[in-house]
Amino acid sequence: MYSQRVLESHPAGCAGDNLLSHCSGIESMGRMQMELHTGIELAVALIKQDTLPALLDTATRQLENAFGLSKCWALELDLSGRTLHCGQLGDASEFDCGDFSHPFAHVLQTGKPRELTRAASYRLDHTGFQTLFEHSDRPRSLWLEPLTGADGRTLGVLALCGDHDDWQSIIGQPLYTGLKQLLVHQWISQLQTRDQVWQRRMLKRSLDHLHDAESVRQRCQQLSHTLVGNSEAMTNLRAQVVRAASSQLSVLIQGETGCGKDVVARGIHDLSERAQGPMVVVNCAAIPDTLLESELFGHTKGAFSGADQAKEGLLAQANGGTLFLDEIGDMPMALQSKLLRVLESRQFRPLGAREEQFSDFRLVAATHQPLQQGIDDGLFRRDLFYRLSQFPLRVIPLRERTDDLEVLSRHFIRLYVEREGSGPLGISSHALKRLAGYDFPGNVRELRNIIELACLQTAANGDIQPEALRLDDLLMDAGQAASAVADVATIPGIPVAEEIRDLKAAAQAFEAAIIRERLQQYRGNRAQAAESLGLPKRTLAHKCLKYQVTDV
Ligand SMILES: Nc1ncnc2c1ncn2[C@@H]1O[C@H](COP(=O)(O)OP(=O)(O)OP(=O)(O)O)[C@@H](O)[C@H]1O
Repeated sequence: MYSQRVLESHPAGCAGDNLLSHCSGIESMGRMQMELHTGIELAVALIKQDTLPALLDTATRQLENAFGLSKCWALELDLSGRTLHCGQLGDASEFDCGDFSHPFAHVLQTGKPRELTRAASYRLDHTGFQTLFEHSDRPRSLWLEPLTGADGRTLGVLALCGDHDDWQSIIGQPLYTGLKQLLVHQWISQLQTRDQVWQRRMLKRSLDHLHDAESVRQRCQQLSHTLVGNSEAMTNLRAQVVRAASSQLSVLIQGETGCGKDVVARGIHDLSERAQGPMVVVNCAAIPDTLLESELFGHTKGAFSGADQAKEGLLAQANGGTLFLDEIGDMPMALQSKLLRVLESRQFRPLGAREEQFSDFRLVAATHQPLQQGIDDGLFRRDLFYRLSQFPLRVIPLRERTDDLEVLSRHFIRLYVEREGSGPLGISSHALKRLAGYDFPGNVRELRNIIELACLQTAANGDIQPEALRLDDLLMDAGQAASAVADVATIPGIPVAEEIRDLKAAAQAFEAAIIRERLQQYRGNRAQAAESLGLPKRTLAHKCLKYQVTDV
């Protein structure tokens, strides 16, 4: 205890009055020096603390030792000013300042110190206070004092616990007031440091946020050169593509045919950290079921009849890059299970091989088919669907974002001029109006075809006019159509013109009948049938699925 330590250090045995007064002079000087030394030691220890909890801990231990207290607590008022916290009390460390069942609320409200006797303490029905009382060895008395900074800011409450009758003999001592002042000063400086740290952290967070937002904005801007469109839907889609590109999640792109799923997949690859790696595109609808597995997994020499060379699969080729599985809805069920296994481990075994191989690819898949329907019909694995659609993206049809028509049209005119060396300057507002009234079943691909055909029919340096837009009849004019109808009139399944009541259904029946007939003609060879009809293989495959034309 500090006072005892001071007394114990007095020089012993002074005799006679003079001597006595001399002795007492020396004694008081010694005591002053001792007090000063002790005070400086304590002050240095307080100043050294660099966190608020360490400061409060050191200060309360100093007060306990210096004044022989059974316990000293420093309760901190939180930022809201509603709760006092006592770090050393564990679970019972919070005191609601509006709850007058403990005495700290009263001290804070009045801003004045008060004494609390043991008997009064026993009567208080507050769990937190009783825990504090218990941890203080149930003292005879508590001295509760609010601590306030020079600016009037309330910091908290200091609670001194001991068996003292007269608290004034302690709180009146210069050492006590000095320590308390220093504690308050250091407390405020810790709060200021904490505020500054917090402000710096907030500033850094805002700057990081701004930086992220700026980098997303720049990437969206970059993407807008290939994934063109001003509509809100397209702006949102670009932001999603940028997000998807920065992750490693599997992406499933859904949307009608021709709406830009390939463009989206390419954007994801180009903006990802795999951009320098390969992008391997597999059209599941264009590769016959029997070949798809060996194309994907590869095979060893002699793995099956006709495999006279070992072949690296597309999965292996996609190592370090992106594997784009287009028309995933057309993947046969047996292969779906194998793909699921590959997606879980990135391990696969080429046909005929003994060893497994590993390929680090990122998967992007696309489909124009409603996969949910495929799942319900038992044609698509639900677990694969979830595995593919970790980051789902939907490209909405062009007819639902007519705001994009102008910018897309100008984009395709520019591409035409770049390719052909000359062409129209732009497109007239009347022509744009005409486009807006059309519903583009073939989406952006159809718009591109319409614009390119219109470019051909527009004088260089002129603007595309409505007459140059061949909507609906892009593939054949009336004369050609009539002769085509005459040619196919003998094909079974073609509706008789006079009996047609539903033009769309009739047109579909017409298409289906021609495809069926052409497939028969080429003995089921889809590539030849597609070529003879001027269609890409995949388009023919889509139409076969759509019209349920089975191979002959
Ligand atoms: N937003 C766009 N900006 C620029 N070009 C686009 C856009 N969307 C589509 N295109 C163009 O339209 C054509 C068809 O696009 P794409 O092949 O990406 O469609 P898709 O949805 O993948 O079609 P499918 O279902 O038949 O595979 C392409 O020439 C493509 O470049």
